[in-house]
Amino acid sequence: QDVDDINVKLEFSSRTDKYCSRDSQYSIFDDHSFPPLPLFATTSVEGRKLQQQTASVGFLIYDYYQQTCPQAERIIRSSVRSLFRKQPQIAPALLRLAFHDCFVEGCDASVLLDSVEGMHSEKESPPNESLKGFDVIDIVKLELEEACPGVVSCADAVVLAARESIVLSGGPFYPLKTGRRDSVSSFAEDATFELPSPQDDLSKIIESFSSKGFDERETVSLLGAHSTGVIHCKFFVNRLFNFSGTNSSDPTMDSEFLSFLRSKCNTNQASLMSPISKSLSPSQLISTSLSPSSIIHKLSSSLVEEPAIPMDFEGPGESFGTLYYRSLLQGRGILYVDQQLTAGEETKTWVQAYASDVSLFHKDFGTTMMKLSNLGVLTAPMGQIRKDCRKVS
Ligand code: HEM
Repeated sequence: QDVDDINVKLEFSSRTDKYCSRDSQYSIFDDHSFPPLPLFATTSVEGRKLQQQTASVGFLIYDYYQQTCPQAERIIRSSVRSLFRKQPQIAPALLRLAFHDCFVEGCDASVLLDSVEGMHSEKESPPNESLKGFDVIDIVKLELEEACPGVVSCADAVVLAARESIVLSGGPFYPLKTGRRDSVSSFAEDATFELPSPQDDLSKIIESFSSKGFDERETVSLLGAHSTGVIHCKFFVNRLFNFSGTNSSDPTMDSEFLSFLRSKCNTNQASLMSPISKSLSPSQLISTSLSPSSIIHKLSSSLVEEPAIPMDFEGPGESFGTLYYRSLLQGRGILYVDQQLTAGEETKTWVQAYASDVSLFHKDFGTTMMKLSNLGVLTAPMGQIRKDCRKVS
């Protein structure tokens, strides 16, 4: 029987009872009704993944670690929660990290690997330059290894930590299967070419997401992740001062918003073009005997960076509400790519729908995050369980 077939059947048989894992304490979607479930066919992209699918005999299931590490999901949850209490910025960082992992060769923790001779890591590729959260995953993984050595994959840790982050930020809970395994390589070139750019126009965005199996509705809902976290000025400064080489601003921008962004980003323009400081190196974290509190201290200093705009810029507490979509309708998208969602008929319809219906947004976002979290996964006997997420075991 085909593996995808089994996955699909499991998906439907489990939707009525086990929509969340055994020790979960959350409500699922706001009104406890289930969104239509997508078919989680493993992405059938050429090469590695095709081989992966035909060779794989395993598949994802709910509560995969029930026998081998029953406390795994609880450890991830409490670890993310305790770090979040000290550093709320880790939540958006972990969400973005999951997107950047899953979008490139699937959710296989390939983005976490450090470069070694002969393998250039995804994390060093230009679109990942400002990616954060590696050190948070290191901490979570240390705790997992302490409880259940060599059992829980980094790939599962990434998607589960992202889900926790979404809940902590006011977004929806969604059920996640586990049993992902870690890749033995990282794909820097794919990351460079496959991750979308903040300057992409609508047709590129649609093409890019549809190449991973997402339709326009799903794409618009996923971009709703941009209602949390921060965006550094360097990613949109061209829109403020020199849009498309015009020496002027992007004409689609609301003028009051333009002045606001200019006032926040009008520092030394050259400095906005320099790379953003990186997060902690593995040697600073893993191989030291830092106490958890000093790790947190270091995390905080690694997160202090260049001028940036909070995405809930009208004030804290609006994450995962309707503000992001309402702003787009007012010409107040921060990134060009965000604003482009209002440039197409269908995408604009979804922007309007989410702008006025937070439950619909939460349902669609949760459902699409489930789909994202199942992209191109490696299951046994493919891949491995890394002990240190930064290194192949
Ligand atoms: C067209 C697609 C996308 C593009 C071009 C894009 C680009 C960006 C850029 C340039 C930033 C600012 C990074 C910084 O200032 O350091 C950002 C932040 C962020 N992105 Fe996206 N993104 C896209 C889609 C997504 C998706 C699908 C998700 C999640 C499902 C996501 C989650 C986030 C989050 C949470 C942040 C804030 C990170 C933080 O505060 O640490 N993005 N994105």
